[in-house]
Amino acid sequence: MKILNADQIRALDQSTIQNEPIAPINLMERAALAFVDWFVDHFSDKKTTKIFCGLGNNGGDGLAIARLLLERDYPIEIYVVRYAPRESDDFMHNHRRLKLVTDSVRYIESSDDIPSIRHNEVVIDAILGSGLSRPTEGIVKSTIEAINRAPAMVVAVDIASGLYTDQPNTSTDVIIEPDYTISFQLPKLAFILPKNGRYVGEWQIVNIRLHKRYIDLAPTPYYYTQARDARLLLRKRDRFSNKGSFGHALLLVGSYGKIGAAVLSARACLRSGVGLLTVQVPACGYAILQTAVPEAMCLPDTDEHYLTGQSAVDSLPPATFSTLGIGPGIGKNPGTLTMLRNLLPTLEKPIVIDADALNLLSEHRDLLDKLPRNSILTPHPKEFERLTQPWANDYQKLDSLRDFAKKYKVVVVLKGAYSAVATPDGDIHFNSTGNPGLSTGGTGDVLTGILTALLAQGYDPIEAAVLGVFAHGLAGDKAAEKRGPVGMTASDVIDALSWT
Ligand SMILES: NC(=O)C1=CN([C@@H]2O[C@H](COP(=O)(O)OP(=O)(O)OC[C@H]3O[C@@H](n4cnc5c(N)ncnc54)[C@H](OP(=O)(O)O)[C@@H]3O)[C@@H](O)[C@H]2O)[C@@H](O)CC1
Ligand SMILES: [K+]
Repeated sequence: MKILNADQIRALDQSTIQNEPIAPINLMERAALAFVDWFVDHFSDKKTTKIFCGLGNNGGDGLAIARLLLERDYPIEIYVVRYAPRESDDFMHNHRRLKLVTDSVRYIESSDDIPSIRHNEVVIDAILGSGLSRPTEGIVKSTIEAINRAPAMVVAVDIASGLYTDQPNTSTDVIIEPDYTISFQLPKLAFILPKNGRYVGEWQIVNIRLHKRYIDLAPTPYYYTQARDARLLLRKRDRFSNKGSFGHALLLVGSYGKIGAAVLSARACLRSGVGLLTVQVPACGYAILQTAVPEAMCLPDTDEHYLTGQSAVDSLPPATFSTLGIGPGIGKNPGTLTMLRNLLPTLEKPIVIDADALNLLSEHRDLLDKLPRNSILTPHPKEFERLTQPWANDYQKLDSLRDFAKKYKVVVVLKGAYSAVATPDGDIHFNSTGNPGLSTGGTGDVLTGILTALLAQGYDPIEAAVLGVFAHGLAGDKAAEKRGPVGMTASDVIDALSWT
């Protein structure tokens, strides 16, 4: 699913009006109805609902929502925040329609007009929407502050008033802090960014049938991966396939004290469809790995505690494997750095790089130029910061991510809520699955195993990253259903992996 910017959203509105065709006021009615359908479902107990409207089309939506809720016998109070002398045409139209059914529209012009809001009430925020062009001030700001202080549930129409759709707010901006945001048709970039969490709450998209062809043709670097997108990427297996059809992966993982990372990545790799798996671990991990993961072949390194790339038994050169995954639990021993230094120039096919392998890259930046093209890097934000530089806000972080992926021609998976997959072409795919339970040791090792398996099977690296991150988050969601986000472990995530 695409994420469009504020200008494109405005153009999409116009394109729908011209091409469907539909009168602007009817499109607003459709949006209001979609909001009300959601609202009636979630707030069926008909508490007193205070609707705060601005003077633009977001306010127009609010007035239409008020009329539709009145028709459904909700106890409604309507407040129009009069911050400017002019209203939009569709606001005016809905104002006239509302006046036909109620004469209790109240106006907020000074702080004295702001009503008190009680804890058992619901607030609908329709003051400002995607047309926000400057920070809130004056009576708009005071009204937002009063709503934020109130103990009531708050539902934002389309986007919280005061929050920009696709550019950074400053730390002094006054913005609605909703419990829910109900947005029209497409997610907004602002919803996905960590710093905006309290200005978004739980968000949901409602379909208002905006012009599909416009959306299909609109250029954007931002995508949001949902189940249907991931399903399209998943390959079917041929009945006549054999284990040779799904590649032979090599995992270079583990060090003394961190053989668990090797076990987790190996088990996840096997659960993600790899044909054959060889795992190279320091000698101290040999018996553990052979016992814990009997499906994998094991190459003990000559070093007892760290990977050096030398094996005591006959082994294939790394370049002959379909792909390799390197990093989980390896540490930063000088011997391991030498292994990485010797290894990278011999490789031509994309590989997966995680954890301390990333930290070695950030400490020895000349290695970045040696990465095989289209390799997948999986940093969490701190690791990514070490690879680049600190950012002032989430938008700068996205720019940094895009620049890095383009410069080194790699796919970067920035892990976190809505993990972002940046491609060498400059696109960013945000993931929709996952939960805070995934912030626990070992889940990153699981992701490395998954991505290595997908590359071994011949998936294109961008598709592997988008699909793998989605499947990892989905497994996390299933594990959380069973154990709760507090009780789940990385092993539960592996057990919950499914590829259907
Ligand atoms: N897109 C779609 O498909 C659909 C969209 N719909 C709805 O339309 C909404 C967008 O409507 P909108 O464009 O009228 O913008 P909105 O935010 O209501 O008001 C803009 C006005 O506020 C002003 N203003 C700006 N900042 C301000 C500030 N800080 N303090 C005070 N004023 C400020 C601004 O002034 P200006 O920048 O022009 O000087 C302008 O006059 C969208 O969120 C959704 O709810 C649905 O109805 C149908 C389908
Ligand atoms: K709003």
